[in-house]
Amino acid sequence: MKLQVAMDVLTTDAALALAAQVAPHVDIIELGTPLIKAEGLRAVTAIKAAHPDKIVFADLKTMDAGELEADIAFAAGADLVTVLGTAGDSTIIGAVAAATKHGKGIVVDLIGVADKVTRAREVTALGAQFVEMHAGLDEQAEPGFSLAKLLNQGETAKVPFSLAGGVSLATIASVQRAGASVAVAGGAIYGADDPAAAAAALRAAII
Ligand SMILES: O=C([C@H](O)CO)[C@H](O)[C@H](O)COP(=O)(O)O
Repeated sequence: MKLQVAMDVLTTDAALALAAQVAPHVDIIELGTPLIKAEGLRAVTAIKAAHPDKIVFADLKTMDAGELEADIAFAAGADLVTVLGTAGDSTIIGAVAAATKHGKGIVVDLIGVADKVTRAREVTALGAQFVEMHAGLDEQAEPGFSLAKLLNQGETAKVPFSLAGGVSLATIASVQRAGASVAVAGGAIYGADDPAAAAAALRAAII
């Protein structure tokens, strides 16, 4: 299982500093949606230039103009780009076409999708490299949130998936047991007093 750091910081400088701390311990460096909205795709270019050996993940959460938005992100240096699972099939197909042109990949984020299992199988057939079983920050803050349902959906779908939703040292083993290809950790890393140590501990918990 790969480890992905989700950088939900708001400046390119903060992202470069965080990436420098945690890069030795992660496989994928994600530029979070707020970062890309705040700084633009130049942040993707800066991170890729600083870490050419890492998979750079641009969390665009594209909902329309799939081919256009994915194309400009790949041109900026992204290796993986997200499209929302709530988007139409044509948007996903267009993004996959851009990925094929660049030799890169599309990840379909299932945030907000009610039937994640069915949609995961549909978008995998459309060419998604993997799907993200995802509970966003707002969903995590809702009373009674639990990772259990998301883990079960990932296990049931039987397609390649990452899992994101407040993953921490307490839950990463269950993410691996569920069969995830990638564990995504944002707040557990960037919110830690020592992000490097937090990333190293998460890496060590992957067996
Ligand atoms: O995609 C994300 C969210 O929508 C805010 O951008 C997060 O990067 C993702 O949820 C991972 O972060 P944590 O949930 O803090 O681990």
